[in-house]
Amino acid sequence: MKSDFAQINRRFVERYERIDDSEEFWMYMAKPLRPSFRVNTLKASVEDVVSSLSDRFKLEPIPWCKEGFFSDKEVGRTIEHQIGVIFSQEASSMIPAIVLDPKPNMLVLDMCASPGGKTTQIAQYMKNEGCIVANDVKYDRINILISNLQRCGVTIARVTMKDGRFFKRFKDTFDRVLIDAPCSNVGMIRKNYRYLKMWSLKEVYSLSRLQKELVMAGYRALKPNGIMVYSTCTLDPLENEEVVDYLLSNTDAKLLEIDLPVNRTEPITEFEGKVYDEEVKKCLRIHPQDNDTEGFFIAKITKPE
Ligand SMILES: C[S@@+](CC[C@H](N)C(=O)[O-])C[C@H]1O[C@@H](n2cnc3c(N)ncnc32)[C@H](O)[C@@H]1O
Repeated sequence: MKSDFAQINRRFVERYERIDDSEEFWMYMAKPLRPSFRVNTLKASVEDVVSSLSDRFKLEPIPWCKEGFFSDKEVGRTIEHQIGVIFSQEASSMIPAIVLDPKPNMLVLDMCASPGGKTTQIAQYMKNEGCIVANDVKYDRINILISNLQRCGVTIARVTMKDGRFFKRFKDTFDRVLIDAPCSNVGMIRKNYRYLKMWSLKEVYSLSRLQKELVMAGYRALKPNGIMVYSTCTLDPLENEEVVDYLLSNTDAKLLEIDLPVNRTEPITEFEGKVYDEEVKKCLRIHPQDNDTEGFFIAKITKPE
């Protein structure tokens, strides 16, 4: 399997041999993803949706998300999906909004929001009360964000189109900040090999620089005692532990433990001669073989009073 990957992108394999070279890693990287979805509790109850779908789909609850289910087939074409009662979403990508723990009447910044999987999930946890600033820098991705918000009946989102670094001017403003950052998308290779073809180390270095700036801007905009979540669907330490280490070295940010029933891989504390703050061990690093999902990285951050 590794050799198949090497035929498509040899440099990718050389890099990831240094991150996880287990047989399971390469085996799961080559395995297609299990379809999964989340019930939109703004529109229907979990019980009602399960009873309406179970004659057409075999469903299995996702252990870490009480509204989430694995299914034996894609649900994207069902009437339930068309009318926003369910949202087709990868199982590990449901974790950042759960860790963010948004509550009704909070002010939330979703800095990199399109296509809105996590914005719609946040809105349902907030029971459509409060305000979510749903931002994305790319004009061509704003329409899909707005259409998903409408489909899911989200009425508390205010959509903005700014570079995420713009938000540094709003010091101590938001109760919650989610930075689901642009990344090298290695977790998504299981969905589409185009992400394998597109991967380059040069891009990883450039993304890492941007991610550090986004995380610094988000942290400045976070209220004291608020929660900020930094997440990516990739596994390179330069885009994950190194970004968190940068934030810890340059601010008074503190990391919080993530207590969820999710199998995980030990975070990386040393890479390419760099040693990261031991605190990064509190982050959640998920490799594809841990739960048979997309790879993901999640950090839960707070700002002392
Ligand atoms: C991983 S995707 C977000 C997925 C989304 N949170 C969801 O759950 O549906 C990252 C997003 O960041 C956006 N982005 C890239 N550079 C950005 C920047 N400088 N500021 C804000 N958003 C940016 C991209 O357009 C992309 O939509």
